[in-house]
Amino acid sequence: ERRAPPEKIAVIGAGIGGTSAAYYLRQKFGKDVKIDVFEKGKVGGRLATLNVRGQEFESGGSVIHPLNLHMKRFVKDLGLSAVQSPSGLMGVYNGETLVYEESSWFIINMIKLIWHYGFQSLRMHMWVEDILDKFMRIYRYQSHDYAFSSVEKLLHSLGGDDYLGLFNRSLLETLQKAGFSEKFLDEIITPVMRVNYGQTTNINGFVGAVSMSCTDPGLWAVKGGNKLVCSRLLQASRSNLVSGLVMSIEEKTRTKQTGNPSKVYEVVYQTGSETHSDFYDIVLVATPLNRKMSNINFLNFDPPIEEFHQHYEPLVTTLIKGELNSFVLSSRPLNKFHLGTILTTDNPDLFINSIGLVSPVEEDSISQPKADLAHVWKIFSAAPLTKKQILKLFVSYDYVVKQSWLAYPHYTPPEKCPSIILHDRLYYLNGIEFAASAMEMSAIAGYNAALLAYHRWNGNTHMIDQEDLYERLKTEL
Ligand SMILES: Cc1cc2nc3c(=O)[nH]c(=O)nc-3n(C[C@H](O)[C@H](O)[C@H](O)COP(=O)(O)OP(=O)(O)OC[C@H]3O[C@@H](n4cnc5c(N)ncnc54)[C@H](O)[C@@H]3O)c2cc1C
Ligand SMILES: CC(C)=CCC/C(C)=C/CC/C(C)=C/CSC[C@H](N)C(=O)O
Repeated sequence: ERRAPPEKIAVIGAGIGGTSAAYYLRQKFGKDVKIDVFEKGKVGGRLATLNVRGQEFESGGSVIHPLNLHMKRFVKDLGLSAVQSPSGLMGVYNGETLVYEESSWFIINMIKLIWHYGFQSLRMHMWVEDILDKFMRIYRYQSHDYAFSSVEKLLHSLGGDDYLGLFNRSLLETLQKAGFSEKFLDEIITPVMRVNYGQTTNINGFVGAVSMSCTDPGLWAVKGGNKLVCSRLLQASRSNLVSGLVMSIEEKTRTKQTGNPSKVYEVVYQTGSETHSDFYDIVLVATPLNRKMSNINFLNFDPPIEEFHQHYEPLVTTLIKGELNSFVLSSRPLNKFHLGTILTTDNPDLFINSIGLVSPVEEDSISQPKADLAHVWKIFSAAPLTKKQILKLFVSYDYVVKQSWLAYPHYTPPEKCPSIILHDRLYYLNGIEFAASAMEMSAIAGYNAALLAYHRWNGNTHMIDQEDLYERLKTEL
């Protein structure tokens, strides 16, 4: 006999993790359960846009990989559309000169890469492809409703000890062992880690591979802004959005209408100056549990729910509409400067991680800067840019806007991912960011948490943490 569904579920956070969890919770638990999604800021969280002279530009999560199947499915099912992300030519600046510059001719690029780095670029591509290939197994597991109780078990299910080993070792160690040269690591790999995660090759190998996959062709974004996926998921899940700040969660015993006492969680939250509380059978926390980001108190749990001290990397996105000073980066005037993205090496004198041309969220991509036009450039930096720094990079500018983030975990392998199960019916999604932080990773965590909550509610232990799933599902065909 199937257990009656829960009456009420709370999801804390309306980013892509929380809204995808709400969507899948509705699919699993059915139409009668009441789902409240709490959000202290804007729906979308780290998917957000900034306005530059009347046009919106992505300021947080911006690019999506062509093999990110949950994001792809959301866009299709929620009536949204995709646009190609800018694919301009890329250069690498070391603080003095451009140490690498792409050409618009494929064959020239190949020759340049081989001349500078031998066949390392091709080997790197194959290494990433192999990791992505195994990563795709998660979609098969999830489509068969399997869930995992820890991020480590999820990673292990994708490719065994070697795969989990990627997460436990630094990218540097993994690539050095594989024979990649210092020059290639400094001039190509580190700049890619800096633009994507604001860090060096000291990050774990798995997030390193995810980051390298951003050099694949076919990256895309959601027309109108990636955050639209979150608002549409919320709508489709028929959840109730509560605009408020969750302050604490405590387990309580309550007598329900049936007369039986049952364990529920009391969620205390603030809307404006008022404090409210409500009771839930299941709670999903879909925000980093980090004092600076969410500050949720877990009251009177026995054993106590551990404090989360993981450090998130401060990062500033600055959008500047202006004319780039190409002479800072090269010896060429702007009309002869054809790069759309400039990455940087790990030089402490540099005050930016990257600078790249961007398109408004409503438009298809531009790939080349035009000398006669002021374009919008996106800069990532560890600290806010000063006026002096902006004037060094731009001959002139007419608009600047910035957004500061605690962007992604500071990766220090080997490390342990926080638990997904915090308590009996209390789940945590954002531990997955310690493997890699990306929209698709949060969507996978959202689906996994919904499946885990469903199976644990119904006692379906055979659907959780199953070994050899890949082999078993292969023979099931
Ligand atoms: C600058 C930047 C660039 C990025 N670029 C990319 C990219 O190109 N591609 C990609 O795939 N990923 C990218 N990412 C990563 C990606 O944006 C994140 O991994 C993803 O958006 C995280 O989603 P989430 O729902 O897990 O968390 P969040 O989006 O952080 O959502 C958590 C939500 O919870 C809310 N909240 C927190 N505490 C409380 C509380 N106590 N009560 C109520 N609500 C609360 C927050 O306001 C927030 O809205 C980027 C991130 C940044 C910052
Ligand atoms: C999860 C898998 C397999 C792939 C995801 C690849 C991906 C899109 C990772 C995102 C990495 C990230 C945090 C990028 C931030 S910067 C993005 C972009 N260069 C920009 O300029 O905004």
